[in-house]
Amino acid sequence: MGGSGTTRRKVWAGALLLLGIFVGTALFAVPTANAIAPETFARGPESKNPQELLVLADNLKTSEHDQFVRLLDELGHDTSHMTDQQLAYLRYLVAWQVAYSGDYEHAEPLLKALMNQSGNNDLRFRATATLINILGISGHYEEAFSILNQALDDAPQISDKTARFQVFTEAAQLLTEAGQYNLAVNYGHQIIADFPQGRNACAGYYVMLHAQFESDGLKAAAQEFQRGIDVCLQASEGLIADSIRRDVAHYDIQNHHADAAAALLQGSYANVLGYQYPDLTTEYNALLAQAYWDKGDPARAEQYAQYALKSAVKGEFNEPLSLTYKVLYQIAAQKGDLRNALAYHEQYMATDKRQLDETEAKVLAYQLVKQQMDAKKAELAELNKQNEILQLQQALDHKAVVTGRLYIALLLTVLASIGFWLFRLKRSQLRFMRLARRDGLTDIFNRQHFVDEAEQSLRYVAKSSRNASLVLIDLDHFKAVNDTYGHEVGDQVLRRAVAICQHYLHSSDVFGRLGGEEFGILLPECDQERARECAETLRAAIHAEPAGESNDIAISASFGIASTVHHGYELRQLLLAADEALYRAKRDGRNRVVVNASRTSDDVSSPTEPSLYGIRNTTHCADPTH
Ligand SMILES: Nc1nc2c(ncn2[C@@H]2O[C@H](COP(=O)(O)OP(=O)(O)OP(=O)(O)O)[C@@H](O)[C@H]2O)c(=O)[nH]1
Repeated sequence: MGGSGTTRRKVWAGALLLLGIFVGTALFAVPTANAIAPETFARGPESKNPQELLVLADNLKTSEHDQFVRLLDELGHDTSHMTDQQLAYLRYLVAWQVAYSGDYEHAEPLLKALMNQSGNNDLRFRATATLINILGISGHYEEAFSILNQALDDAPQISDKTARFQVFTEAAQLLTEAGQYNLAVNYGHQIIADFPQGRNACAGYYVMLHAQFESDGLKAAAQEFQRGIDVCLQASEGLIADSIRRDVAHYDIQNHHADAAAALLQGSYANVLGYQYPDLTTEYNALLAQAYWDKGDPARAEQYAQYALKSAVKGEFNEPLSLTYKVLYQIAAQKGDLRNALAYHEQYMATDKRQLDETEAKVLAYQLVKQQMDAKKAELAELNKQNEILQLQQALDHKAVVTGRLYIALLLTVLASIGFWLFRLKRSQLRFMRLARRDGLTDIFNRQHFVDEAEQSLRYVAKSSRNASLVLIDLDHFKAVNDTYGHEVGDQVLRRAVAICQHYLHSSDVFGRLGGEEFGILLPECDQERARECAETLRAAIHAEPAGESNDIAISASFGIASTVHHGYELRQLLLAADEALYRAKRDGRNRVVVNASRTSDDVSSPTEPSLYGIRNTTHCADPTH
């Protein structure tokens, strides 16, 4: 046959099922056919583990097809001992056999059921691969490409190299059918990379070399074809090796080496018949017919052409059939048998057209599915982008919330620090204020603060014209205490005297140390008499409680009183008047209370003399028990 452009676009579709036959061997991790001794089968299947027999059958599918069919029969007789998975395995092998026999119509639902129902992923994948295969053969290209694309998408997630192998072989096969030779060659290379030797390597070589043959004649070097054949023979895959030989012979015919082609085909012919594989048998017959025609042996050419018509699967319109009709037409024409020549020519043209249509349909289906997939991928990419944007937006929002919270936390920390700092500032201010206002020894008001507080108090009582009295206190002979007992004891005496006074005073009374052993008390809302009573109480209390560590130091104090009723609300005036009274108390013998009532008359009371008012030792200050 010639290498015209039209012929070039045709594909030897018979190779399709070859892949379906081949893929997925030894998927289950159990001994392979080679590992199981021949006597295993010789002893009879009934004595074997069903799993072993299933794997044995699986591995004998192509190499020992008759044994495989017998084993399937035996296994099918009694399935009562099989697990669900083993039953599914058996169903797969049966479906495969149905497909192998060319009954694609029945094989398809069996495989689809396995794809949808099997709990075993590997088996599902195998069923998918075989289904793709027969969908391609039976002309359902769009569905085949669609399922293939899905399987190719899933393939990277499949770690099992054997399972991947299934998909890649189907991919290479279908892509060759659709004219995507480079892609097909790539998948072939991937298979060989995964499996440099053995049955899978054989399939890898086959799909790669077949794609190269279909694309460009024999682009690959002759050694590569020989290598493929050798690998297949080493793996006991004669059928695949002979399929590669078919391509080599086909190439020889195209390049006018009919003798070499016939010799090559004849060398394998007996084996090919033994495979009982209609497509390959038809291909061999058709190529032999062409080779003998080219060699000038029309009788043998006609003989093989007739064989080809017989072996061809009914209803298929493939290139070998087209080639066969062409040879028959040429033979009839040479014989002058114009009627037959015309009939064969019509058949040739019809088959050729159908073949071309099929090829076009595959190319179109591939393009269609590719476009659909591209559109779906673009849609997915768009969705993913949107999703990414959404996630970024959410991450951004989350970041903003976190940042906001951080700012708030920072702000609160700053505010808390400022608050704490202000609090400490205020506290130290208060401490300094207190230090500035208090007398260090007795902790009562110092002179300056006493003056401020007393003036304020006087202003207050002056507003309502109420009375207030100022009492000055001076400890008697305090120098003698210091001189006799020491300065420290003197300090104790001072503190003791202050404590006694505080004991009797109100919180509203202003009490301060005016200097040395002199103290002042402003009694607001207290008239002269009540002030005297209060002073008397204090005098008596101081005198009654000896001081010192052993309470053996007798103390006394002198008191001078001036009241607003006689001296007005000026503190300075009151101080002068009270001081005058105090001076008189000292002069008159100390340990006494003197009231400066100079506007009327001075009024003095002492422990020895009753006061003018006859009141003595009467407490008019606060009741210390309250
Ligand atoms: N221990 C002590 N003594 C002080 C303090 N301030 C002043 N003095 C002493 O108080 C004494 C006051 O003595 P004077 O002014 O002579 O008065 P006095 O001895 O009390 O005599 P009269 O007031 O006349 O009864 C002095 O010896 C001061 O040194 C002080 O804070 N602590």
